[in-house]
Amino acid sequence: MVRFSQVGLRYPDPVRGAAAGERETLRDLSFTLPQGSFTWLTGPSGAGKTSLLRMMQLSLRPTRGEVEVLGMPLSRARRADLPRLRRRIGAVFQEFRLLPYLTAFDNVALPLRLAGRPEAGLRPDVTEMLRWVGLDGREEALPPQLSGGEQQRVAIARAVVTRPSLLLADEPTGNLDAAQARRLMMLLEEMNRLGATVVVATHSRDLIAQHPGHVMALEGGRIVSLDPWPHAAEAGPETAAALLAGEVDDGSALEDGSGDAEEAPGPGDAVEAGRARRGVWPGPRPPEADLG
Ligand SMILES: Nc1ncnc2c1ncn2[C@@H]1O[C@H](COP(=O)(O)OP(=O)(O)OP(=O)(O)O)[C@@H](O)[C@H]1O
Repeated sequence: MVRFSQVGLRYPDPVRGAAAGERETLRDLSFTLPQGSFTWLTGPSGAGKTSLLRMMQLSLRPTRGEVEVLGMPLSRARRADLPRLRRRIGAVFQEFRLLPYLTAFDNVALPLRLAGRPEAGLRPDVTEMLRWVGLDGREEALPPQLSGGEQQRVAIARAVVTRPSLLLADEPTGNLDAAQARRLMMLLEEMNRLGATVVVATHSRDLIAQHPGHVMALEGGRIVSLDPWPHAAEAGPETAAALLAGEVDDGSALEDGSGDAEEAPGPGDAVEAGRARRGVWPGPRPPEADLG
């Protein structure tokens, strides 16, 4: 779940610092995205889409108001809480931030290694994920040896391989051809059906028309329209099943201090097993090790 209450964001002036009187980039943002929801974020260039995604990713703090991500109000988060919270967020931004001296395989494996996944267990997941984004055979390539679209697909694989609870994507189809874009959308929708909250920023009306979802439109840093949300349990039987299985985070896990409770295997695994039988990538299994 992502909740913004009266949020404003003002970038510091590079010369004068956080000068009073500077215009806010984001203003008066108040909304709730239920866990398991899919939201298109749209609006003209400069409207603030990337800035909003960066706040959801916890890389930008609001100047005012409250941001709550995956059950954690940031005003109450301790510094030590943030790395664990960030590990539950997958993000693909327009600059891919791949490590140029690591192979495609190692870039995708990195978040699993950081989370303490044993080496023996991660290879099949990373290989499968690279196959899913059409990069089988390119595992050993370094980012500078890959095209822009291939690098974007490595970044997508890296964002998704941990099966994050919150998945953020900024123009994720920008460098992809039509077939790859369709495959990526299948992947995002699949992650969403498995319980992730997904937010995708795009200028593409075609993309939104082909994959109807809830739309948040920004203009000049304000929300100019936001579709109302159905209750999470009405979002679909599989989302509801995942909710009941505790696979989907309702925010309580972090609040009561049992931060990794949602990682425990449960009846939701049956949903995933069904997907695996149908050839749908179900994501790696939850890590055995505690992420904290
Ligand atoms: N680091 C920064 N420092 C100062 N201003 C910034 C910074 N990043 C973005 N801005 C400003 O914030 C505003 C919103 O930018 P943002 O990138 O969030 O918009 P956007 O809707 O994602 O645009 P686009 O569709 O072109 O990617 C712009 O006016 C931009 O100049």
